[in-house]
Amino acid sequence: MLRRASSVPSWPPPTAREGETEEERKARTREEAEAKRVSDAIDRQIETDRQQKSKLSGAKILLLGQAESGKSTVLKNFQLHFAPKAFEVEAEVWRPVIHLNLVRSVNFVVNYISTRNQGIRDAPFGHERRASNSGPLTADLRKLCIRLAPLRQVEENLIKILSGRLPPRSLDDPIGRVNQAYNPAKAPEVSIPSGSGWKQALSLKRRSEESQNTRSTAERSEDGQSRRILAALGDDIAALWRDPVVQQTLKAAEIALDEQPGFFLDQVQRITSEDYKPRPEDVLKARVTTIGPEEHQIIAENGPDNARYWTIYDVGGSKTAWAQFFDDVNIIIFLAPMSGFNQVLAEDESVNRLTDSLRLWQMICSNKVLSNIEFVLFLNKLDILDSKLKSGIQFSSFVTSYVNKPNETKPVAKYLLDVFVSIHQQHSPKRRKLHPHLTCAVDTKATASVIHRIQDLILVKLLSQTNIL
Ligand SMILES: Nc1nc2c(ncn2[C@@H]2O[C@H](COP(=O)(O)OP(=O)(O)OP(=O)(O)O)[C@@H](O)[C@H]2O)c(=O)[nH]1
Ligand SMILES: [Mg+2]
Repeated sequence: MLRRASSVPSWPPPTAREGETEEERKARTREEAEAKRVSDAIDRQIETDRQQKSKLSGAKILLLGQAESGKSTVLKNFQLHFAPKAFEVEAEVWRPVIHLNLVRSVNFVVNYISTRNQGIRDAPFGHERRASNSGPLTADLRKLCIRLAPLRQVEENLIKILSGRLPPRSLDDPIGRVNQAYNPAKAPEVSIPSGSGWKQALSLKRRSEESQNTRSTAERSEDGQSRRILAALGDDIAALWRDPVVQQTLKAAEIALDEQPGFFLDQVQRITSEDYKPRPEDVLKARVTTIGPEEHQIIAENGPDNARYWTIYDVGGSKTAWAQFFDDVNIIIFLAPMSGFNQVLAEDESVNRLTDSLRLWQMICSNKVLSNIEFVLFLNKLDILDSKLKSGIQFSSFVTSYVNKPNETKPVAKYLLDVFVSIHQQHSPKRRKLHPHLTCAVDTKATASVIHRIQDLILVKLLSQTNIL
C-alpha cells in the first residue's frame, strides 16, 4: 500500500516569487511539473490500491498459535496452493534465508563442538545436561572447523542482504537475536523483522535492479561471494555433519538439530551449489520469525470466481497483536505443535510448550468476541511427534495424565485431539463446530487436501453471509 512520503514536493506549488530571474522561473516550473507528476502518480497508485483492496474482500483467515507452531508455514501452503506460479517466481527470494538457516546451523555446530567441554545451560525441566566426554577434537575435525571459519562472515553478509544493514550489536533489536551468544541447546534461529517486509523489499529491489541494472557492485559481489564460499565449502559442511564425533556429541547433549526449524544440513550439496534454486519444499522449511501482524493477499490463479480473493493474517507469536483481527475474519486456524510436549518456551523456560498451547487454545475458545467464528484446529508437527516417540522419548513422562497407553503416534495424537476438542466444548460461549486436523505443514500434498476442505467450508460461509444459501 502506497502512502504519501513527506519528502514528496507539495501540490499545488507556491505562486510566482518576486524578483525571480527568468532562469530561476524556468527551473521552478520544471520542479513544479515534476512535483505534479509524482503527486498524480501517487494519487493513481493510492486509488489502484484502494480498488484492489475492496476487490480483495473475499475469504479472510486468521492464523493463531504460539511461536514456531507453523503459522507462516501454513500461509506458504495457501500461497503455493492458490497461486503456484507466483510462488515459484518468489521462491528465489527465499534463497538467502535458506542459506542463512544452513550457515547458522553450521556455525552453531562448529561453535558447539569447539566449546563442548563446558557445562551446558538451558536444560529443559531442570535437568542440567552435560556435553559428552568424547575427548578432544580429532585433528581432522579441528581442520574442518578452521576451514569452515569463513562462514561467520557469510552469516553476516546474508543478514546484511536480508535486513539491508549490518547486524546490530544490541540484543534489544529483533535482528540482534541472531547475534546473541549461541545457546548450546537451542535451535540456531534466524530472526529478521517483518516476514513480508524483507521479502517485499528484496523482491522489489531485485525487480528494479533487473529492469534498471542498478544493483551496486558491492552488493552483487557480496551476494556472489557468499554463494561462492558456500559452494566451495559444500563438501566440508557435509563432512562436518557426517562426522561421527559431531553426531555423537550432539546426541549426548540431546540436541536434535533435524527437529529444529530451518534444518537444511541433510541437503547440503544441492543447497550450496552455485546455481541453487529453492524448491517449494525448501521454502516451506525456511524459517524466519514473524514479528508483528502481517496481512497477505492471495489472488487464486485458477478456480471459481467466488473463491479468488484470500486475505490471510499471520500475526506472529506475540499474543498482544491478535485481538485487532478478531471481528474481521471468516475463520480462525489455530495451530498447536504436538511435538512441543517435551519442550519449553524460548521466552519462559518454566513453561512447557504443550501447556502453553492448551492455555492459548482455552483463551481463544472462551473469547466472547469470537463466539460466532468457527475454528479449524491444526494439531501440527505430526512428523516430529512421530520421530520423537520412535526415538524412545516417553510421552507419559511429560504428560502424566497419559497413563497405561502405548507410546505410539496414533494413540498419542488421538489423546491430544480429545483434550483440545474437550476444551473447545467446555469453554466455547455457545455451541459451534470445530474442524480438527492432524497435520504436517511441511508436507505440501497432505496440507493441500486440508486446504481443499477449508476452501469448501469458507465458500459455504461466504455464500450464507450473502444470503445465497
Ligand atoms: N517438521 C516439521 N516442521 C514444521 C511443521 N510445521 C512447521 N514446521 C517448521 O517449523 C518452523 C516454524 O514454523 P513457522 O511457520 O515459522 O512458525 P510460526 O508459527 O509462523 O512462528 P512465529 O512466526 O515465530 O510465530 C519452520 O522452520 C517450519 O518449516 C511440521 O509440521 N513439521
Ligand atoms: Mg511466522
